[in-house]
Amino acid sequence: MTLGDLPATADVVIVGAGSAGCVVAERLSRDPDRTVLLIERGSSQWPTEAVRDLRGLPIGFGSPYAVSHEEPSGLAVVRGRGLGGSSSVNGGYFMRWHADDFVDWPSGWRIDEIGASYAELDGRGGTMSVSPFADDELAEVTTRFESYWSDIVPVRPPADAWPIVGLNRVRSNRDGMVRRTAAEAYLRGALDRPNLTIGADAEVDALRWSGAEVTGVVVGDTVVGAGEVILCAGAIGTAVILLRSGLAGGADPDVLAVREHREVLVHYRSRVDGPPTALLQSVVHTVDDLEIRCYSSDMARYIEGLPPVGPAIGVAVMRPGTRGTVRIVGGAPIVDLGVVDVAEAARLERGVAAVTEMLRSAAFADIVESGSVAVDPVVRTSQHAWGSMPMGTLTDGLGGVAGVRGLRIVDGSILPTAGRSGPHATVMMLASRIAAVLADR
Ligand SMILES: Cc1cc2nc3c(=O)[nH]c(=O)nc-3n(C[C@H](O)[C@H](O)[C@H](O)COP(=O)(O)OP(=O)(O)OC[C@H]3O[C@@H](n4cnc5c(N)ncnc54)[C@H](O)[C@@H]3O)c2cc1C
Repeated sequence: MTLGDLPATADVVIVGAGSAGCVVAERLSRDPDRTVLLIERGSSQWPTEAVRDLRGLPIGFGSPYAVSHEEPSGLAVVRGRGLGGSSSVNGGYFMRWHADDFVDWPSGWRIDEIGASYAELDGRGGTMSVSPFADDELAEVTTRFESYWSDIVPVRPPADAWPIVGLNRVRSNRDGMVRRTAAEAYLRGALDRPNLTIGADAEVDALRWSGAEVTGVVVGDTVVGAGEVILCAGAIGTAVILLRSGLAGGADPDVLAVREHREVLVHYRSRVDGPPTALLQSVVHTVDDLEIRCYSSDMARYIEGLPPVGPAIGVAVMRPGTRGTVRIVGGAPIVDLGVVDVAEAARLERGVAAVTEMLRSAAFADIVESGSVAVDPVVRTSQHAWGSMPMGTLTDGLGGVAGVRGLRIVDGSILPTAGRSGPHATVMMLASRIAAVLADR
């Protein structure tokens, strides 16, 4: 591997060293006869163990590991940057989607194959070192949360990999309390491959194309030629590159849709102050597609610069998810993750009522200050943004872009449906499966 000057050409140019890009770069560079260039806008510095500590999310103002877009509402939409991308900064919740979340995926995505690809990541000895949080690692509020819900809904045995409608102990990608990133799991072991080059601190502005064929990428004043370009820049980064290149492909060439899981927080003041632990260790998935998230403490404990507002339980609508937009105005991306519709708002309200009842119940009386439970009026984001180039419509079942040769998208952009768990495990599963097919071609 060399860091630094970009080569003039590569057989495959991969844009983005995030959750998906690291998987694709490793798999395609196993063949020594294929030259692979992985371009990343973030730094070549590997995130240290302190950065990857699960007891913090390194996304505060000015973080070198994150990029923030401001929604018109004023809310921040954050994405990871650097080696590992969002896998270096996320909550470390690594849950499969429910098996029936895949029923509307394009043909070629059979559930047994999906399960096998997940298992390579989260199974025993899997690449992402996934394990459920143990009982003695739980925050006090999480222990109460699990005890409360286990009387009401079914409970998934923590070792089971597939989530259920009911109580789900979170499975996390980690080595102890250190986040295991896609870069650690996939890139580190491939660094000495002479056919893999990592060009960090390099931002792809646009694609070079002529006729209906993409022939390379434009990075500042430099053009790098490519046999194939694989965009792994994330649902927003990839959308920005396509829009800037005039290759968005939807009904309106200036806009791409993007999906999100909106969330409402129910705050309370805590009577207990336990040792810091991972942000999210247990969730309930409801029959009406909500995810109730038991956050371990105030977000301000996890994100530098955030004003303390007290701990909270989150309620997020997981399906169908909002529909927002990414567009370019004056050369800069404008991201709006969309608003919940009337039906989603009604479901959120039911979830919030259930959480309020829980926090005011006798089971929580000795850890929640009386009279302190309050619903945050702002509908927030889960930082999940996905689905800007969905498979089955704007891309095919392997991320190929309809009507364009030499271009493929393999990242959260191509998730074609909403899942009832967070997207991280599924983005990596998808990258692993597509890369395996491409490698054998
Ligand atoms: C703060 C936060 C917390 C989250 N928590 C969770 C969680 O706990 N569980 C969960 O399931 N999901 C979580 N997510 C979502 C999950 O991390 C993402 O869905 C997933 O990592 C997306 O992977 P990706 O490969 O599509 O994109 P990313 O991992 O974001 O990778 C994209 C990469 O492309 C690079 N890039 C972008 N544009 C360019 C360009 N023009 N040129 C060069 N490089 C470029 C970026 O710097 C980045 O490294 C979280 C996300 C965030 C931001």
